[in-house]
Amino acid sequence: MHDGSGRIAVHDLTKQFGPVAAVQNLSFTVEPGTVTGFLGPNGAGKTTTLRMLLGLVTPTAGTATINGRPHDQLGNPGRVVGAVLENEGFHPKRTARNHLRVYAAAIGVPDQRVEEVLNLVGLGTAGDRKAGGFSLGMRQRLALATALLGDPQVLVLDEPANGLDPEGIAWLRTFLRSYASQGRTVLVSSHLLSEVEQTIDQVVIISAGMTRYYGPLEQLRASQRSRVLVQSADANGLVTALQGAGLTQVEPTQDGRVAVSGATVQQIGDISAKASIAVYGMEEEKADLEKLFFQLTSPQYGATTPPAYGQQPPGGFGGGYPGQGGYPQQQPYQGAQQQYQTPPGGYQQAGQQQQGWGGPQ
Ligand SMILES: Nc1ncnc2c1ncn2[C@@H]1O[C@H](COP(=O)(O)OP(=O)(O)OP(=O)(O)O)[C@@H](O)[C@H]1O
Repeated sequence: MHDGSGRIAVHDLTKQFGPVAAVQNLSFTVEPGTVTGFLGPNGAGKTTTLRMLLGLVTPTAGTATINGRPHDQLGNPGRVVGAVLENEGFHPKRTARNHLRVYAAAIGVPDQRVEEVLNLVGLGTAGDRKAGGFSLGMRQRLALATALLGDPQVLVLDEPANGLDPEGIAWLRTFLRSYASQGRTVLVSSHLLSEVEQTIDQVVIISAGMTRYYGPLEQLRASQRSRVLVQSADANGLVTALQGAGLTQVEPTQDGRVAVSGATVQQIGDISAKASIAVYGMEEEKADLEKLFFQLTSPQYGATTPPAYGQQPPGGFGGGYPGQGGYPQQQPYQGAQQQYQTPPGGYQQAGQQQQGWGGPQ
Protein backbone atom coordinates (compact mmCIF):
# COMPACT_ATOMS: atom_id res chain seq x y z
CA MET A 1 0.00 0.00 0.00
CA HIS A 2 2.67 2.49 1.04
CA ASP A 3 6.45 2.23 0.93
CA GLY A 4 6.96 2.31 4.72
CA SER A 5 9.82 4.74 4.35
CA GLY A 6 8.47 7.29 6.79
CA ARG A 7 9.38 10.02 4.34
CA ILE A 8 7.24 13.12 3.93
CA ALA A 9 7.46 14.57 0.43
CA VAL A 10 5.88 17.83 -0.63
CA HIS A 11 6.19 18.66 -4.29
CA ASP A 12 5.12 21.90 -5.97
CA LEU A 13 2.24 22.13 -3.53
CA THR A 14 -0.16 24.99 -4.18
CA LYS A 15 -3.43 26.08 -2.58
CA GLN A 16 -5.54 28.94 -3.78
CA PHE A 17 -8.50 30.05 -1.64
CA GLY A 18 -10.32 32.28 -4.10
CA PRO A 19 -8.03 35.28 -4.50
CA VAL A 20 -5.76 34.17 -1.63
CA ALA A 21 -2.66 32.25 -2.69
CA ALA A 22 -2.20 30.46 0.66
CA VAL A 23 0.58 28.11 -0.54
CA GLN A 24 2.59 28.44 -3.73
CA ASN A 25 4.87 25.85 -5.33
CA LEU A 26 6.12 24.52 -2.02
CA SER A 27 8.58 21.63 -2.18
CA PHE A 28 10.48 19.88 0.60
CA THR A 29 11.11 16.43 2.03
CA VAL A 30 11.42 15.26 5.62
CA GLU A 31 13.55 12.19 6.14
CA PRO A 32 13.05 9.58 8.87
CA GLY A 33 15.21 10.11 11.92
CA THR A 34 15.03 13.88 11.67
CA VAL A 35 13.00 16.74 13.05
CA THR A 36 12.09 19.43 10.54
CA GLY A 37 10.88 22.84 11.63
CA PHE A 38 8.22 24.36 9.41
CA LEU A 39 8.47 28.04 10.12
CA GLY A 40 6.76 31.20 9.06
CA PRO A 41 4.82 34.13 10.47
CA ASN A 42 1.06 34.09 11.02
CA GLY A 43 -0.78 33.52 7.77
CA ALA A 44 2.31 32.21 5.95
CA GLY A 45 0.54 29.01 4.91
CA LYS A 46 1.84 26.49 7.45
CA THR A 47 -1.50 25.15 8.63
CA THR A 48 -2.84 24.96 5.08
CA THR A 49 0.22 22.93 4.04
CA LEU A 50 -0.12 20.55 6.98
CA ARG A 51 -3.83 20.15 6.32
CA MET A 52 -3.07 19.24 2.71
CA LEU A 53 -0.51 16.69 3.93
CA LEU A 54 -3.17 15.22 6.22
CA GLY A 55 -5.85 15.06 3.54
CA LEU A 56 -8.03 17.76 5.13
CA VAL A 57 -7.57 20.30 2.35
CA THR A 58 -7.43 19.44 -1.34
CA PRO A 59 -4.41 20.95 -3.10
CA THR A 60 -5.01 23.22 -6.07
CA ALA A 61 -1.86 21.72 -7.58
CA GLY A 62 1.10 19.59 -6.56
CA THR A 63 1.37 16.66 -4.17
CA ALA A 64 1.93 15.99 -0.49
CA THR A 65 2.74 12.39 0.42
CA ILE A 66 3.67 10.28 3.40
CA ASN A 67 5.38 6.98 2.69
CA GLY A 68 5.01 7.80 -1.00
CA ARG A 69 1.22 8.00 -0.80
CA PRO A 70 -1.35 10.73 -0.34
CA HIS A 71 -3.03 10.55 3.08
CA ASP A 72 -6.24 8.98 1.75
CA GLN A 73 -4.25 6.03 0.39
CA LEU A 74 -2.45 5.16 3.62
CA GLY A 75 -4.81 2.40 4.68
CA ASN A 76 -5.15 2.99 8.42
CA PRO A 77 -3.56 6.46 8.55
CA GLY A 78 -3.72 6.66 12.35
CA ARG A 79 -1.11 3.88 12.44
CA VAL A 80 1.19 5.69 10.03
CA VAL A 81 0.90 9.37 10.91
CA GLY A 82 -0.04 11.08 14.14
CA ALA A 83 -1.07 14.70 13.90
CA VAL A 84 -1.79 17.59 16.20
CA LEU A 85 -3.49 20.50 14.50
CA GLU A 86 -4.35 23.87 15.97
CA ASN A 87 -7.51 24.23 18.05
CA GLU A 88 -8.12 20.53 18.51
CA GLY A 89 -11.60 20.04 19.89
CA PHE A 90 -12.25 17.77 22.86
CA HIS A 91 -15.61 16.89 24.31
CA PRO A 92 -15.44 19.05 27.46
CA LYS A 93 -17.32 16.55 29.63
CA ARG A 94 -15.29 13.56 28.55
CA THR A 95 -12.29 12.54 30.63
CA ALA A 96 -8.89 12.43 29.00
CA ARG A 97 -8.86 8.65 29.32
CA ASN A 98 -12.28 8.26 27.72
CA HIS A 99 -11.38 10.63 24.93
CA LEU A 100 -8.33 8.51 24.15
CA ARG A 101 -10.31 5.28 24.37
CA VAL A 102 -12.75 6.52 21.73
CA TYR A 103 -9.87 7.30 19.38
CA ALA A 104 -8.06 4.08 20.24
CA ALA A 105 -11.14 2.08 19.27
CA ALA A 106 -11.46 4.03 16.02
CA ILE A 107 -7.99 3.05 14.86
CA GLY A 108 -8.04 -0.41 16.41
CA VAL A 109 -5.49 -0.13 19.21
CA PRO A 110 -6.04 -1.71 22.66
CA ASP A 111 -6.97 0.31 25.78
CA GLN A 112 -3.56 -0.55 27.20
CA ARG A 113 -2.08 1.90 24.74
CA VAL A 114 -4.24 4.66 26.24
CA GLU A 115 -2.44 4.25 29.56
CA GLU A 116 0.92 4.28 27.81
CA VAL A 117 0.29 7.54 25.94
CA LEU A 118 -1.18 9.24 29.01
CA ASN A 119 2.08 8.49 30.82
CA LEU A 120 4.18 9.39 27.79
CA VAL A 121 2.80 12.94 27.68
CA GLY A 122 2.81 13.46 31.44
CA LEU A 123 -0.94 13.17 31.96
CA GLY A 124 -0.72 9.91 33.89
CA THR A 125 -2.42 11.36 36.95
CA ALA A 126 -4.95 13.45 35.01
CA GLY A 127 -6.59 10.64 33.03
CA ASP A 128 -9.84 10.86 35.00
CA ARG A 129 -10.16 14.60 34.73
CA LYS A 130 -12.54 16.15 32.21
CA ALA A 131 -10.86 17.73 29.21
CA GLY A 132 -13.10 20.81 29.61
CA GLY A 133 -11.15 21.71 32.75
CA PHE A 134 -7.74 21.34 31.15
CA SER A 135 -5.35 24.24 30.69
CA LEU A 136 -4.17 25.01 27.15
CA GLY A 137 -0.90 23.22 27.90
CA MET A 138 -2.75 20.13 29.12
CA ARG A 139 -4.94 20.17 26.03
CA GLN A 140 -1.78 20.27 23.91
CA ARG A 141 -0.50 17.22 25.76
CA LEU A 142 -3.81 15.43 25.30
CA ALA A 143 -3.75 16.23 21.60
CA LEU A 144 -0.23 14.81 21.40
CA ALA A 145 -1.33 11.70 23.30
CA THR A 146 -4.11 11.24 20.75
CA ALA A 147 -1.60 11.55 17.91
CA LEU A 148 0.63 8.93 19.54
CA LEU A 149 -2.08 6.31 20.02
CA GLY A 150 -1.28 4.44 16.81
CA ASP A 151 2.47 4.45 17.58
CA PRO A 152 2.94 6.26 14.27
CA GLN A 153 6.12 6.40 12.28
CA VAL A 154 5.43 10.00 11.30
CA LEU A 155 4.45 12.86 13.59
CA VAL A 156 3.02 16.14 12.25
CA LEU A 157 2.51 18.88 14.80
CA ASP A 158 1.08 22.33 14.18
CA GLU A 159 2.38 24.85 16.73
CA PRO A 160 2.60 22.23 19.50
CA ALA A 161 4.38 24.58 21.88
CA ASN A 162 1.45 27.02 22.01
CA GLY A 163 0.22 27.22 25.58
CA LEU A 164 3.07 25.19 27.04
CA ASP A 165 5.02 26.69 29.91
CA PRO A 166 8.85 26.70 29.72
CA GLU A 167 8.99 23.32 31.43
CA GLY A 168 6.47 21.95 28.95
CA ILE A 169 8.47 23.32 26.02
CA ALA A 170 11.66 21.72 27.36
CA TRP A 171 9.79 18.45 27.78
CA LEU A 172 8.41 18.63 24.23
CA ARG A 173 11.89 19.31 22.88
CA THR A 174 13.32 16.21 24.54
CA PHE A 175 10.33 14.15 23.50
CA LEU A 176 10.57 15.10 19.82
CA ARG A 177 14.32 14.51 19.70
CA SER A 178 13.98 11.09 21.21
CA TYR A 179 11.09 10.28 18.87
CA ALA A 180 13.25 11.13 15.87
CA SER A 181 16.21 9.24 17.31
CA GLN A 182 14.09 6.07 17.04
CA GLY A 183 14.18 6.55 13.26
CA ARG A 184 10.82 8.30 13.08
CA THR A 185 9.91 11.40 11.15
CA VAL A 186 8.86 14.63 12.82
CA LEU A 187 7.49 17.75 11.13
CA VAL A 188 6.72 20.57 13.52
CA SER A 189 5.42 24.03 12.69
CA SER A 190 6.04 27.22 14.61
CA HIS A 191 6.04 30.95 14.05
CA LEU A 192 9.02 31.29 16.37
CA LEU A 193 12.44 30.05 15.36
CA SER A 194 13.68 30.33 18.94
CA GLU A 195 10.97 27.94 20.09
CA VAL A 196 12.15 25.06 17.91
CA GLU A 197 15.77 25.98 17.21
CA GLN A 198 17.16 23.51 19.72
CA THR A 199 14.95 20.69 18.46
CA ILE A 200 15.26 20.72 14.70
CA ASP A 201 17.80 19.40 12.19
CA GLN A 202 16.30 20.89 9.10
CA VAL A 203 14.22 23.98 8.51
CA VAL A 204 11.68 25.04 5.92
CA ILE A 205 10.96 28.75 6.22
CA ILE A 206 7.97 30.11 4.36
CA SER A 207 6.43 33.50 3.97
CA ALA A 208 3.33 34.45 2.01
CA GLY A 209 2.97 30.80 0.96
CA MET A 210 6.43 30.48 -0.57
CA THR A 211 9.74 28.95 0.44
CA ARG A 212 12.25 31.44 1.76
CA TYR A 213 14.80 28.89 2.96
CA TYR A 214 14.95 25.13 2.93
CA GLY A 215 17.90 23.26 4.27
CA PRO A 216 19.87 22.18 7.33
CA LEU A 217 19.65 24.52 10.29
CA GLU A 218 23.43 24.34 10.52
CA GLN A 219 23.73 25.87 7.08
CA LEU A 220 21.44 28.70 8.07
CA ARG A 221 23.61 29.23 11.14
CA ALA A 222 26.74 29.16 9.02
CA SER A 223 25.27 31.85 6.79
CA GLN A 224 25.10 33.98 9.90
CA ARG A 225 28.61 33.27 11.07
CA SER A 226 30.35 36.16 12.67
CA ARG A 227 32.22 38.63 10.55
CA VAL A 228 34.98 40.98 11.58
CA LEU A 229 34.80 44.72 10.95
CA VAL A 230 38.29 46.19 10.64
CA GLN A 231 39.18 49.86 11.10
CA SER A 232 42.50 50.49 9.37
CA ALA A 233 44.72 53.24 7.99
CA ASP A 234 44.06 52.09 4.42
CA ALA A 235 40.78 50.28 3.69
CA ASN A 236 41.46 49.73 -0.01
CA GLY A 237 44.99 48.51 0.66
CA LEU A 238 43.65 46.13 3.32
CA VAL A 239 41.02 44.73 0.94
CA THR A 240 43.77 44.05 -1.62
CA ALA A 241 46.03 42.44 0.99
CA LEU A 242 43.26 40.23 2.40
CA GLN A 243 42.16 39.13 -1.07
CA GLY A 244 45.79 38.51 -2.00
CA ALA A 245 45.97 36.19 1.01
CA GLY A 246 43.12 34.14 -0.41
CA LEU A 247 40.15 35.55 1.52
CA THR A 248 37.11 35.87 -0.71
CA GLN A 249 34.54 37.47 1.57
CA VAL A 250 36.06 40.87 2.01
CA GLU A 251 34.26 44.13 1.34
CA PRO A 252 34.57 47.76 2.33
CA THR A 253 31.69 49.12 4.42
CA GLN A 254 30.09 52.54 4.04
CA ASP A 255 31.67 53.82 7.23
CA GLY A 256 35.21 53.21 5.91
CA ARG A 257 35.83 49.87 7.58
CA VAL A 258 36.44 46.48 5.95
CA ALA A 259 34.04 43.59 6.60
CA VAL A 260 35.73 40.17 6.57
CA SER A 261 34.08 36.76 6.83
CA GLY A 262 35.84 33.43 7.05
CA ALA A 263 38.90 34.66 8.95
CA THR A 264 39.83 35.15 12.59
CA VAL A 265 41.01 38.45 14.06
CA GLN A 266 44.46 36.92 14.41
CA GLN A 267 44.61 36.01 10.72
CA ILE A 268 43.45 39.46 9.71
CA GLY A 269 45.97 41.06 12.08
CA ASP A 270 48.82 38.99 10.64
CA ILE A 271 47.88 39.80 7.04
CA SER A 272 47.60 43.53 7.70
CA ALA A 273 50.90 43.55 9.59
CA LYS A 274 52.59 41.79 6.68
CA ALA A 275 51.15 44.43 4.32
CA SER A 276 52.33 47.18 6.70
CA ILE A 277 48.79 48.53 7.13
CA ALA A 278 48.03 49.87 10.58
CA VAL A 279 44.90 48.44 12.20
CA TYR A 280 43.15 50.66 14.75
CA GLY A 281 40.43 48.31 15.81
CA MET A 282 38.54 45.12 15.06
CA GLU A 283 34.96 44.33 16.02
CA GLU A 284 33.44 40.87 15.79
CA GLU A 285 29.78 40.82 14.79
CA LYS A 286 27.94 37.89 16.29
CA ALA A 287 25.46 35.70 14.44
CA ASP A 288 21.81 36.48 15.01
CA LEU A 289 19.59 33.72 13.71
CA GLU A 290 16.39 35.29 14.97
CA LYS A 291 17.14 38.49 13.08
CA LEU A 292 17.78 36.51 9.93
CA PHE A 293 14.49 34.65 10.36
CA PHE A 294 12.69 37.95 10.74
CA GLN A 295 14.35 39.31 7.64
CA LEU A 296 13.58 36.20 5.63
CA THR A 297 9.91 36.31 6.50
CA SER A 298 9.26 40.02 6.57
CA PRO A 299 7.49 41.19 3.40
CA GLN A 300 8.85 44.68 3.94
CA TYR A 301 12.40 43.37 3.91
CA GLY A 302 11.77 41.09 0.97
CA ALA A 303 10.11 43.79 -1.07
CA THR A 304 13.24 45.89 -1.09
CA THR A 305 15.78 43.20 -1.98
CA PRO A 306 14.25 40.38 -4.02
CA PRO A 307 16.88 37.92 -5.20
CA ALA A 308 16.71 37.09 -8.88
CA TYR A 309 15.18 33.80 -9.92
CA GLY A 310 17.47 30.92 -9.08
CA GLN A 311 20.26 33.21 -7.99
CA GLN A 312 22.75 32.14 -5.38
CA PRO A 313 24.21 34.65 -2.99
CA PRO A 314 27.76 35.84 -3.61
CA GLY A 315 30.11 33.17 -2.37
CA GLY A 316 27.50 30.46 -2.73
CA PHE A 317 24.66 29.41 -0.49
CA GLY A 318 25.01 30.22 3.14
CA GLY A 319 27.78 32.69 2.45
CA GLY A 320 26.45 36.13 3.05
CA TYR A 321 24.59 38.66 5.05
CA PRO A 322 21.03 39.62 4.32
CA GLY A 323 20.85 43.16 3.10
CA GLN A 324 24.28 42.87 1.53
CA GLY A 325 23.37 40.58 -1.30
CA GLY A 326 24.14 37.40 0.67
CA TYR A 327 21.17 35.14 1.00
CA PRO A 328 20.83 31.66 2.46
CA GLN A 329 18.46 30.39 -0.18
CA GLN A 330 19.04 26.78 -1.07
CA GLN A 331 16.64 26.27 -3.87
CA PRO A 332 15.91 28.25 -6.97
CA TYR A 333 13.05 30.58 -6.33
CA GLN A 334 9.83 29.74 -8.02
CA GLY A 335 8.39 33.01 -9.19
CA ALA A 336 10.61 35.05 -6.94
CA GLN A 337 9.09 38.33 -7.97
CA GLN A 338 5.69 37.30 -6.74
CA GLN A 339 7.15 35.96 -3.57
CA TYR A 340 7.50 39.37 -2.06
CA GLN A 341 4.14 40.71 -2.95
CA THR A 342 1.80 41.47 -0.11
CA PRO A 343 -0.96 38.84 -0.15
CA PRO A 344 -4.31 40.03 -1.51
CA GLY A 345 -6.05 41.99 1.18
CA GLY A 346 -2.79 42.99 2.84
CA TYR A 347 -0.46 41.07 5.05
CA GLN A 348 -2.12 41.79 8.39
CA GLN A 349 -5.50 41.10 6.98
CA ALA A 350 -4.31 37.82 5.53
CA GLY A 351 -3.35 36.69 9.02
CA GLN A 352 -6.74 37.68 10.41
CA GLN A 353 -8.75 35.95 7.73
CA GLN A 354 -7.77 32.56 8.98
CA GLN A 355 -9.73 32.86 12.16
CA GLY A 356 -12.91 30.95 12.33
CA TRP A 357 -12.28 28.46 9.57
CA GLY A 358 -11.95 24.76 9.87
CA GLY A 359 -12.94 21.43 8.48
CA PRO A 360 -12.21 20.00 5.07
CA GLN A 361 -11.92 22.57 2.28
N1 LIG B 1 -10.45 28.15 4.33
C1 LIG B 1 -9.84 29.27 3.99
N2 LIG B 1 -10.46 30.18 3.22
C2 LIG B 1 -9.86 31.31 2.84
N3 LIG B 1 -8.61 31.64 3.18
C3 LIG B 1 -7.93 30.78 3.94
C4 LIG B 1 -8.50 29.56 4.39
N4 LIG B 1 -7.57 28.90 5.12
C5 LIG B 1 -6.48 29.68 5.14
N5 LIG B 1 -6.69 30.81 4.44
C6 LIG B 1 -5.73 31.89 4.20
O1 LIG B 1 -4.52 31.30 3.73
C7 LIG B 1 -3.39 31.96 4.25
C8 LIG B 1 -2.51 30.96 4.99
O2 LIG B 1 -3.15 30.58 6.19
P1 LIG B 1 -2.57 29.49 7.18
O3 LIG B 1 -3.55 29.31 8.29
O4 LIG B 1 -2.20 28.29 6.40
O5 LIG B 1 -1.25 30.19 7.73
P2 LIG B 1 -0.36 29.80 8.98
O6 LIG B 1 1.05 29.96 8.54
O7 LIG B 1 -0.75 28.47 9.51
O8 LIG B 1 -0.72 30.92 10.04
P3 LIG B 1 -0.84 30.81 11.65
O9 LIG B 1 0.53 30.64 12.19
O10 LIG B 1 -1.43 32.15 12.01
O11 LIG B 1 -1.75 29.68 11.94
C9 LIG B 1 -3.94 33.08 5.12
O12 LIG B 1 -3.97 34.25 4.33
C10 LIG B 1 -5.32 32.62 5.47
O13 LIG B 1 -6.15 33.71 5.74
